[in-house]
Amino acid sequence: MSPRQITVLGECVADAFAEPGGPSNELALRVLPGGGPANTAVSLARLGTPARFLARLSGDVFGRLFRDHLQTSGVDLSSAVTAAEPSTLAVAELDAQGQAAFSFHAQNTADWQWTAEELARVDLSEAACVHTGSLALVREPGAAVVEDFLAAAAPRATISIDPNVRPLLVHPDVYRARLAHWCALTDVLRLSEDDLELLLPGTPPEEACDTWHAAGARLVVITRGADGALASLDGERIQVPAVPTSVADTVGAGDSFTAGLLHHLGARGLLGGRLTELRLDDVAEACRFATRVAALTCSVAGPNPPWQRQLEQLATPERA
Ligand SMILES: Nc1ncnc2c1ncn2[C@@H]1O[C@H](COP(=O)(O)OP(=O)(O)OP(=O)(O)O)[C@@H](O)[C@H]1O
Ligand SMILES: O=C(O)C[C@@H](O)[C@H](O)C(=O)CO
Repeated sequence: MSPRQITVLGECVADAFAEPGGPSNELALRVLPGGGPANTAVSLARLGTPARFLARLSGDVFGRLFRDHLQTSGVDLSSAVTAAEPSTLAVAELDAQGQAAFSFHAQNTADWQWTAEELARVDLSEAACVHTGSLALVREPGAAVVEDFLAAAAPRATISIDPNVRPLLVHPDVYRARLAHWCALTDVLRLSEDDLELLLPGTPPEEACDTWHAAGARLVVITRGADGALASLDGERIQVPAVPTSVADTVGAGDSFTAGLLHHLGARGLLGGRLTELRLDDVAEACRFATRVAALTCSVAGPNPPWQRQLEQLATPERA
């Protein structure tokens, strides 16, 4: 049987949400385990995909929170590294639509400082897909090492990237400078409309897809919040509507969308290489499934709220 495991590489972030404070001038913060790649790994495991997470986990209080959260969610942490540096903290401010703006406390933190020695130990023989994105791809000294790791994984595994542009932390020029190289490495590029605007300001989504196809990305999915998603497979396109839901917040929506997409493709045996067998119908079905997963994430507050009790509503390919 072909491998089903998805290896996710990237950061855990302590997402801090302000809560109404007490009688004096104080601000209470409620800290939840987040971070784009960690959210994707958790959603994959909940959906039933064997999910391994390559993380650099601090020994501090947040690092222990991440470890507990990932393990109880069923994520395989056997290849995670214990790091001496502290964890990244992101303070989230939510607007009236439940969209978060993050300010980061990420100086010299653990999650993005990969060394070649750490990644050289990773066995990829069971991985159908390697997914990464966010800070691990743009913050040096780790980013170049991560790109080498993806290049080494590419001959056997499907490569998936979510740039998750964070302009307050890393200037969009850094993402722009690396994007063509990522497209040459990647099979699946999933990003939000906000990311698109930061990367290629004023560019229509269809034109952006064609630019990224020309650079090498086979499947590009641009998620558009409440408007759903545009998927483009080598230039053949489909629009998928979002699933209407009562939104608590949209934090982690894109991360769980990616998990739904990859889970669905993996369950159909479509991951494991350059996606040459993939057809637009498969993509449409996988995106429809992904919008259902993302809607569950939006319907409860936090980066990856526990929605597994609603799993039966999703009718995953194995269960259908
Ligand atoms: N208001 C909403 N109602 C229903 N579904 C939504 C809503 N907002 C987001 N979604 C779902 O989540 C998916 C991803 O949303 P979005 O494009 O906002 O991602 P994102 O900004 O990358 O999220 P993240 O905060 O994880 O980075 C959408 O394609 C849609 O399916
Ligand atoms: O919106 C997200 O992707 C989820 C957060 O959990 C995460 O910490 C983040 O991406 C902050 O940049």
